[in-house]
Amino acid sequence: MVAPTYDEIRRAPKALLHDHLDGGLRPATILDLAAGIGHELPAATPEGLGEWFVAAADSGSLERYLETFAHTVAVMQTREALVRVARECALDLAADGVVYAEVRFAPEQHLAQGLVLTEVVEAVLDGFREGAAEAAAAGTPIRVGTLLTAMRHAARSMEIAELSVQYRDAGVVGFDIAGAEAGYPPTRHLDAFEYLQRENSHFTIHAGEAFGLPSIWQAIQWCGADRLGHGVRIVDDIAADNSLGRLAAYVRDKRIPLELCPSSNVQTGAAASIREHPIGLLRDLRFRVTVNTDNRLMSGTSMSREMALLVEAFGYGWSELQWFTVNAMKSAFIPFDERLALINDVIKPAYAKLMS
Ligand SMILES: O=c1[nH]cnc2c1ncn2[C@H]1C[C@H](O)[C@@H](CO)O1
Ligand SMILES: [Zn+2]
Repeated sequence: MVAPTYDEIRRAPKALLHDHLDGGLRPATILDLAAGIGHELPAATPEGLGEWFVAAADSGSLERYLETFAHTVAVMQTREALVRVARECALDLAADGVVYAEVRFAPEQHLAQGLVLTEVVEAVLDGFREGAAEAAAAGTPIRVGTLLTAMRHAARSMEIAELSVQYRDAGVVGFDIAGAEAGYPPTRHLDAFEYLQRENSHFTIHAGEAFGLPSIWQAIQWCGADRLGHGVRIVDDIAADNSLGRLAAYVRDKRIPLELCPSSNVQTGAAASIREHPIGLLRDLRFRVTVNTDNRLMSGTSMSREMALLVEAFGYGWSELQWFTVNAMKSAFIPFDERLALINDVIKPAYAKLMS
């Protein structure tokens, strides 16, 4: 078997479920926006700034990794900036061969210069719409769904959950909580999750990244999460002989999607290296594994690069890359018929060609 090359992977259709809008800005855009508002940055060139983000995020701790977002959030405080960043995000993902993406951000972090929550959401939705239209015209169509995130240390989750329901027919496809995990269990936001369940809405929860099984257990059994953001620490419930504990068995039996983010996990210390990343084991055991970028800026990565790293580390070929892609598409928060159409009309024919 000849290993898929980076260029071939880039052209193959990919689906991405876990990508942060404020973790994926172009360095040149940050410089541009920062100059306009007098925000001081740690580097003066796009290359230097890109390198700074990767190095600063390479900290071994989620808390320090998250500190780097101060610079991206600072330049995303006006309608123009939000539209621009969202538009460029859709274009960059489409150029990388991503045909379906769920991109998340926390509206409550974009109110510092007077925008209100609805204005923030509408700016981002408009930006995605513009970017997707341009990408389609350029021959690289992409469907972008938005997830609204509430910050787990804050107390606005109910408000953000309501916002996600309010905009669910306008491009918002789900809800999430993010931020430092240790000390902020998902059950702090139980009212928001219960509300979303009553509203028949979808949500994922960052869990099992910087904290282990109790966080995953709460996310699923108390909060009712449809998917796990990361969830990588589910391996703590798998014995050396590969026998599954009750929680791991539940996650696998119920086909609960794991939004794994290899490079991000290495940077925050959730995995020692790509080669030692639990994605290899979890795939072998046939958990519902998906591959994701988390924060393209902080990891200096892309969807194609994450897949290429896995090809290199685990010897994966097209059949595994197709499996990850179909897993992601099956786990998406858009309606079933739309997921099926992307799988049958876009993903499978392309991989069939690559495998022939
Ligand atoms: O991997 C992550 N874990 C927890 N929180 C995260 C991660 N990546 C980004 N965030 C936070 C920082 C962002 O400002 C926020 C919304 O996108 O979500
Ligand atoms: Zn994340």
